[in-house]
Amino acid sequence: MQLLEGKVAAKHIKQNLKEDIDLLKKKGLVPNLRVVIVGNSPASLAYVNMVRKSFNKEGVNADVLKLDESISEDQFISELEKLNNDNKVSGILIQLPLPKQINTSKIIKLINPNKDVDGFHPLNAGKLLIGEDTFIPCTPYGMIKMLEEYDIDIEGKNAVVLGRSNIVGKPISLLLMEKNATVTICHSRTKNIKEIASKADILVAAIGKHNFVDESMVKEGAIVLDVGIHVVDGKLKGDVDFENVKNKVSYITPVPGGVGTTTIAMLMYNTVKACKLINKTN
Ligand SMILES: Nc1nc(=O)c2c([nH]1)NC[C@@H]1CN(c3ccc(C(=O)N[C@@H](CCC(=O)O)C(=O)O)cc3)C=[N+]21
Repeated sequence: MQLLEGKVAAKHIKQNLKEDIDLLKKKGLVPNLRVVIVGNSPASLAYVNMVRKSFNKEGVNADVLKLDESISEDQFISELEKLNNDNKVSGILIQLPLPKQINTSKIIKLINPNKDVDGFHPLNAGKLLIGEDTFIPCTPYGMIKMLEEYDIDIEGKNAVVLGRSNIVGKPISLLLMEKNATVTICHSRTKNIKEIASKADILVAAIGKHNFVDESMVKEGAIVLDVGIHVVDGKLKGDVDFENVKNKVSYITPVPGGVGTTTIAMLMYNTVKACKLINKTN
């Protein structure tokens, strides 16, 4: 078993970005991410601090807009409009989930598509579907970069994706298909999920259930990408029962230290891309 380490891929992604960041700086431009957080979730705040530290090291700005848990949808929209129109803000990330008085799909449609570093706006999601240049959602994009980093061939492989979310399951399925994998998507209503998963050369676990994947669900020598983030007894754990599968797989992403780390690197990539886009420069 070999670990697929997020920091190894992230290092190369950031190295490649350095030239772009320096070039922008010479033009007086600094990529600038604004993360919008509604409420006081400690996990959200911790995540944003991690993003800020990682960005600042590379000379990229990341600021937080903290809004009250009880903010109305109209007020939220007027805050978003300000960010959409602020020339100094290159990228906007609205931390999900939002409180229930705010209609998430309505809000996502109101993000300036050129600042949509998450790639969640329907215009960007549609471009991904038809294979056009766009903001690719950070988590799936990072997973592809991770496979590339470790020279893992995707073409012709059987890939099984557990989960069908707009944020991970659907986009990673499209990206794997684009790389010529044969993709099967499983979800809560799938019959024989074990049987299907255990035929996977590449298995993506993005169901949001701790320890969902055990050795009975993985093929000998499989490549396993674990997207899960769960806090169990104060420790970060994934969707895969790591100890149980580790001797059966060829490669696996650890949690922490796997997919999450590349997610942040791709967020930086998308923020630099947004800065170029909104300033109409290369
Ligand atoms: N609009 C939106 N976009 C997001 O991308 C988004 C979101 N909302 N809401 C919350 C989730 C969560 N998420 C994480 C990304 C990286 C790590 C990460 O880097 N984790 C480290 C753990 C570091 C630690 O705490 O030890 C790791 O896995 O190694 C974690 C969580 C992005 N999210």
